[in-house]
Amino acid sequence: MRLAAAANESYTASLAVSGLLGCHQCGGGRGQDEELGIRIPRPVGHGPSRFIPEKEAAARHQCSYLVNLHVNDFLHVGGDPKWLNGLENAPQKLQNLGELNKVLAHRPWLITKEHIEGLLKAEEHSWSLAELVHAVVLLTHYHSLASFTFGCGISPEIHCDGGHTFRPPSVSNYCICDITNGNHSVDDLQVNSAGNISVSDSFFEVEALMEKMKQLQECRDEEEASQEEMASRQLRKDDDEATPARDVSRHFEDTSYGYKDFSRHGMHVPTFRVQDYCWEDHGYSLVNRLYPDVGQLIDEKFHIAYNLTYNTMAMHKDVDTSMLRRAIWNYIHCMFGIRYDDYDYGEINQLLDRSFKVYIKTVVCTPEKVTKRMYDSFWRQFKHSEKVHVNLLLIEARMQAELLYALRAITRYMT
Ligand SMILES: CC(C)C[C@H](N)C(=O)O
Repeated sequence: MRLAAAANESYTASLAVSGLLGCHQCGGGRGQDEELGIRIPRPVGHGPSRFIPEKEAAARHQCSYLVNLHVNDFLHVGGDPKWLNGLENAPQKLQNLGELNKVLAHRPWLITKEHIEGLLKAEEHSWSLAELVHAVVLLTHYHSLASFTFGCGISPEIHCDGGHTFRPPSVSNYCICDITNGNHSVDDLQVNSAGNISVSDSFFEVEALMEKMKQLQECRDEEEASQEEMASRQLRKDDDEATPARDVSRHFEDTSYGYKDFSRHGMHVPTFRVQDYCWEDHGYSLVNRLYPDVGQLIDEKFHIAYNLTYNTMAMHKDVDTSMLRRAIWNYIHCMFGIRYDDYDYGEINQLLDRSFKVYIKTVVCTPEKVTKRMYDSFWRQFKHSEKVHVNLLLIEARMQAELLYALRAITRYMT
């Protein structure tokens, strides 16, 4: 792919340059630059991710590159640099999108057909329906991209804001790039070896999770075998329908994360029932009608992310992980107030532990607050590639949630 290739080139180039400068890892440490009186910028971190060791992170260039590409392309095609100074410098028509963008990014459940009407009926600054759908797709795409960037700790390129430092590169017996990168000095390693318990703890975490999945599967098999049980499930489902809001909030009560945010604003926001409006039956066709082919592409993207599996769980192979992946997807939709009547939400609490929920919630709702500690604390035995896989699920579920609210509001406006 063009983007990936270009990203690799620029990344290789920056490594080549840093290789000339000293520290074989970050390029710092020689001092000749100071002797010449030139301040040479050094990368703040090493490799494309602050969370993932460089040797494991090749696929992540694309993301930080895309952000640069977006600004650079804008300027290349003759875009007015003033627009980049703030929305108030952009044309009124674009400024009008600001409110929708804000609500979409932070509280999409508050989007109403009035938001849509305001954009479509703004006299000479009006958006057409097709333009608006196009804009919504772009906005939601970039919100999700931000989640991925922060969720994987993608570092800015050396020539971008925050991507370099002029600080002296060496601190005691290791380079500054090691500190930001999570590589450890001898002292740190001693601390770690004293903390062996945590390694075995994390081993048992995987075993416990596998055991829970097995139990849930067994329960499910039994349920499916019993007609009587099927009938009582239907009864339970009916009960759930009677009190949807309370049921959803139940899964977020232990911390300040999650559903509390959804209901905090003192107004009653009804649960979004997928049975009434879903991507497959409604959103997809609306997008396709107004923005031909793109509905299809987004649909494929959702399917790929949702169904992707390597059938692994940390060191275990040949595992059916569909239950776990579904729990992750539904947990995210749950945070946005989106509910599936045919799903037993108890599974979420059984399969996702607190540190994992904290990470998911932060990546999806406030991605800028994700820390390396959060990234490291969940699923400690899992591979980095599996955590990146989690991020793919998170960002697609987030994008679909935002799209569902925006498209439903458009549908309501149209009917
Ligand atoms: C997100 C993880 C549960 C993914 C798992 N390693 C799989 O391939 O299915």
